[in-house]
Amino acid sequence: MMTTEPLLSDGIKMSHGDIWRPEFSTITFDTDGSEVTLGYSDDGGEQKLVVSGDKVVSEVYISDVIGAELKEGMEITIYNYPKVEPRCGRSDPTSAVPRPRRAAHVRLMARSDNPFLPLLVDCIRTLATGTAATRKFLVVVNPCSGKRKALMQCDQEVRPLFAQSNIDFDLLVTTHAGHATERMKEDGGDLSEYDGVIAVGGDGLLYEMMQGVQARGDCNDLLRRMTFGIIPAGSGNGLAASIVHSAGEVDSILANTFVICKNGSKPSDLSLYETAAGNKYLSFLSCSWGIVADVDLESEVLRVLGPLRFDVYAVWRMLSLKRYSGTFSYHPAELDSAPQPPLLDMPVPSDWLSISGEFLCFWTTQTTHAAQKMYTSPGSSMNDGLFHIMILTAECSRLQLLQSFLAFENGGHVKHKHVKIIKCKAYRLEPESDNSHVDLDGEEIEYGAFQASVQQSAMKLYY
Ligand SMILES: Nc1ncnc2c1ncn2[C@@H]1O[C@H](COP(=O)(O)OP(=O)(O)OP(=O)(O)O)[C@@H](O)[C@H]1O
Repeated sequence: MMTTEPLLSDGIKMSHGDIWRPEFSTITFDTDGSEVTLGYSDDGGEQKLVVSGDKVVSEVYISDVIGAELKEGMEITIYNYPKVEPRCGRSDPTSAVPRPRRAAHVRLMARSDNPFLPLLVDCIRTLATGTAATRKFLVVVNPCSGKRKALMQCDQEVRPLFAQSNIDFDLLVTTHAGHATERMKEDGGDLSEYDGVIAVGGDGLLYEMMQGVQARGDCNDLLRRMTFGIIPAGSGNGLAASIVHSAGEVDSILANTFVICKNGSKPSDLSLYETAAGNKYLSFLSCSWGIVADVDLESEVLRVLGPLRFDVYAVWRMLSLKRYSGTFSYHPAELDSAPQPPLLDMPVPSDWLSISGEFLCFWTTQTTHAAQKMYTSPGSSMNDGLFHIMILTAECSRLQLLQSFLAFENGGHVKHKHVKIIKCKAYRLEPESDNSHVDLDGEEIEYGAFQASVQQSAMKLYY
């Protein structure tokens, strides 16, 4: 029977289980002076490597491994990042609380030279990441993100894991705002050699990259071919938080880097924004107008505080509360009609719904988290094809507003009766007062009417 599965160099099938060769059990290793062998098991559906001697010495779960390496022809290192067990008692396997990972690499010294050693390393790499080949990335770092530590974090926390996972990369350190957009445009340099493009910074950096992609003639082809990743070195880090939430990991640079190393690529939604000024933008995260936009953009002056800048400024804006008037119209998620909005100067279709009046907060997200510790859309997933829009109208009191803000961290605000959550595939916002900002993925765009439509599963993300 013909197989379409990719093959390793000497004809070993890459499908899990079939890849492990009986010859590997003839290799004997040394750990702490005793003789052990390395076996493979997928009993119970959980793939693991079993280091065994007279008795079972240890087990390494493939789901925790990002790569393997052969040094000096004899020493194999398995790069293993298991989740930390709780301090007291055994872990509860039914617990939904994610646990952080830590390095617990396994080193095995072969007792004698063996021709199967390089093949064994390729096999572990393939089991762990789906490929034994070197992957090539473009890594874009914004040295001004967050507390300005992105470059150091990339060097100290990302680079070692990429090396362990057989990932080679070209580094672009941005020198100015807009640099990442320039690089992603067609005339910004070739991208064909890369398997993935990784942003090390905040959401604003990936947003800049997406605007470069949007400007390309081959935008859709590139989005279909390329997988994007993000390492949280910014202030908000909403996409990175949504990715680790979906993957059951704990917010950290290690977790996002681990997810990228594992090479799981999944479809994720984008949205296309059009403004009255005639500009188009690609967005992957959120759009806000009203108090949230003001807090995000005006707190820029407090950047030195890191993520704390949002809390400090939110308290100030609640004390000096503003109301924002405008009209919000949307294509409800349950409608069968096409969610494509008409031209911005045309009225919205008659089956769209509208809310006009004074608002405090208008905040739409396409991901679960708008920022770390801001679980704004608990009902959302990365590719549900929906905007999840949170509205607080001017009838909401200061206290109710404060209660909602305090509940963002655990998503409790969705149960507050003064918070309206609307799901839709397309919407239009027409601000009437000119006392706010329009904030798209954490970046300011021109103020005025705009509309948006979801582009379901339009990009691929590592998670
Ligand atoms: N070298 C640079 N110098 C100055 N600004 C830059 C440079 N590179 C990128 N930028 C700008 O920095 C801004 C913020 O970037 P980024 O999103 O990475 O960090 P952040 O704002 O701290 O995080 P978040 O967006 O998650 O809140 C973006 O608007 C981008 O245009």
